[in-house]
Amino acid sequence: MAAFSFKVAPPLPKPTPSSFSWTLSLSSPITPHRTAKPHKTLIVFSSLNAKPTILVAEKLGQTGIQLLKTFANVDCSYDMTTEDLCAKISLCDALIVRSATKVTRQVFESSGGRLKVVGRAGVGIDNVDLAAATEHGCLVVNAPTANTIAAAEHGIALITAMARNIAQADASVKAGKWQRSKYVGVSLVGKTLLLMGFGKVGSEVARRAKGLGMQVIAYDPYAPADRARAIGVELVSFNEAISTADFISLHMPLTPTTSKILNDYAFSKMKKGVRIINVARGGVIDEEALLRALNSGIVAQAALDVFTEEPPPKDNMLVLHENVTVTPHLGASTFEAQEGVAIEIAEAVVGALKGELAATAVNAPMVPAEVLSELAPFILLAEKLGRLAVQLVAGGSGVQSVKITYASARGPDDLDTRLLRAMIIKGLIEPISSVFVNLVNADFTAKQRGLKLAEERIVLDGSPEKPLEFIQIQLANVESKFAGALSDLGEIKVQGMVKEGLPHLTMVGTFGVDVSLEGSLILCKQVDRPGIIGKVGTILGEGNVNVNFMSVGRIAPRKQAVMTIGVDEEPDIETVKKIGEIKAIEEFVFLKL
Ligand SMILES: NC(=O)C1=CN([C@@H]2O[C@H](COP(=O)(O)OP(=O)(O)OC[C@H]3O[C@@H](n4cnc5c(N)ncnc54)[C@H](O)[C@@H]3O)[C@@H](O)[C@H]2O)C=CC1
Ligand SMILES: O=C(O)C(=O)COP(=O)(O)O
Repeated sequence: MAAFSFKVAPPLPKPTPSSFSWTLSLSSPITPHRTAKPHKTLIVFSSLNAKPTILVAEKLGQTGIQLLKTFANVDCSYDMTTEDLCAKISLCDALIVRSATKVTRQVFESSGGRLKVVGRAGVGIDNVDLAAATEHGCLVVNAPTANTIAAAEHGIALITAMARNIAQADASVKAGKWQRSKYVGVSLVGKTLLLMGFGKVGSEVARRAKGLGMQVIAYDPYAPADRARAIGVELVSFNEAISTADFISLHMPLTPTTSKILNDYAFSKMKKGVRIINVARGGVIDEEALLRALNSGIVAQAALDVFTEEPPPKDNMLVLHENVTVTPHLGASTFEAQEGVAIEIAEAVVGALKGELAATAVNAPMVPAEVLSELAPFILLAEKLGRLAVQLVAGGSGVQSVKITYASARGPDDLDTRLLRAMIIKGLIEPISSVFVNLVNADFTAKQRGLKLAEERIVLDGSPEKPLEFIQIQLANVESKFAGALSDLGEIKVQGMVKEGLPHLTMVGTFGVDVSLEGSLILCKQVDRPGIIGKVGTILGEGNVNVNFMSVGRIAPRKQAVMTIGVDEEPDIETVKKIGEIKAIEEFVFLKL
């Protein structure tokens, strides 16, 4: 028996426009067709019905492996060639690597769309092609905290070992020599240590170096001054930094800006006899320039844990240099750090595979759990409205221009719309393409498809308790298969809000409606007169279509009205034909949500 509920929607609150706007502009149009795909949620890979498979490509702590095994099939295959990795990857939902595995575009392409998460068991993600990951909708997460202390301790170990020639002296004694005057070192106390990069590792090195009596300065244009002050570190400009330091220790990520930041120019500005420590990435130093600086005496000594090419070639002149101390990328290699990193990355990868938003996402917005739980019903509303709007577009007219309006009693800075925007894009694109859209690739996919998106915030009077009052989507320059969905300006317009935790459609075109966005929807435009609702209900009942909700929005009694009917089943052709034959009905459309 079908359940009916009749409602004429209440008037909407009066909005005040605000200035917030976000625009993404591009060109080529998308053309709608009608292949509905199963509904998937946000980053969600819980569309994985079977147990997922996680490929662990480099050695990971046992506790992390055990954690992964509770959720997935785990394939630990170390020392694979690129070819081996590409061959295996199409059978894997997630991949976990450390710094040695290059996760290139070829890897994502070889995955055939199955790879959903790459976990970097450590900090630096310069070995993962982030652009390719994003384009393939693959989330990249890292483990940014568990190896900080290990890296900082290794930095201090290298500083002290270098200053006292520990490695060279050790080799000498083992070779049967006793060269006490050759290995006279330098003291650390009172010397100036420059940290290039004052993030997690840099700060921990600072604390320890101060304990050794060093003066610590840092060059990091993005570091907060209060943190530096709290540790007693002076933040200085690049030129001042490199010209005053006795020791320079690198702790910045490898990016296009930091690549070869220590080059011939930088070495030429340094104090003669400076000492260099690199526990960050080989690429932040121009290695040939360092060799020249060592040979000319500008640099007295260097201690390197990382290299541009790892492992470095056997004839690498830096490695063989008498004044250079080297370790094979051991910064993160303590038992404690590796156990910690393994747990951190296992939790992040499992969480991501379950569809949770990862706190350590590298190529997607990080959304705090409390924000996410508050936005959850609106996320669903956003997707449903997108799905609805795009299905109202007449075939062939192509969506190019989308305006999204968020109405809220909260201030413009108090609402993170990235998730909502991603879900609207998902709703707009998935019903008309074979692309899987998630938070990672939503903006990219919209851009690719030439979707021009404009976001606007309107601030309403009222309680800021709810994050949002309503979301409205307008599609401009399109024809609609349902003229009743057009606004006065000729745009397809739909609007919705969350009621009792559930997404509701509250406006179609200029008609106020009120129907829960569940199952599927029939929209009918008719002349308001007695008996129509009953007739449509009876026809649907005869066609074995269960009605879960019905609402009518009208301009005025006996004038034009839009009836929205929530249905559990898709009506067959005969039922649809019968509805069309009702005289007062001007047009109607069936929409799958
Ligand atoms: N050798 C090893 O085994 C390990 C190496 N690392 C490497 O150490 C580096 C730092 O790691 P964390 O401190 O955890 O990262 P982090 O993100 O906490 O700190 C990096 C700092 O570099 C700064 N920075 C970025 N661009 C800069 C620029 N152009 N000039 C100056 N500073 C800049 C940032 O503002 C930030 O404060 C990373 O490259 C990481 O891969 C980390 C752990 C182990
Ligand atoms: O975490 C980092 O950035 C590191 O460099 C550690 O590298 P690893 O995991 O030891 O290969």
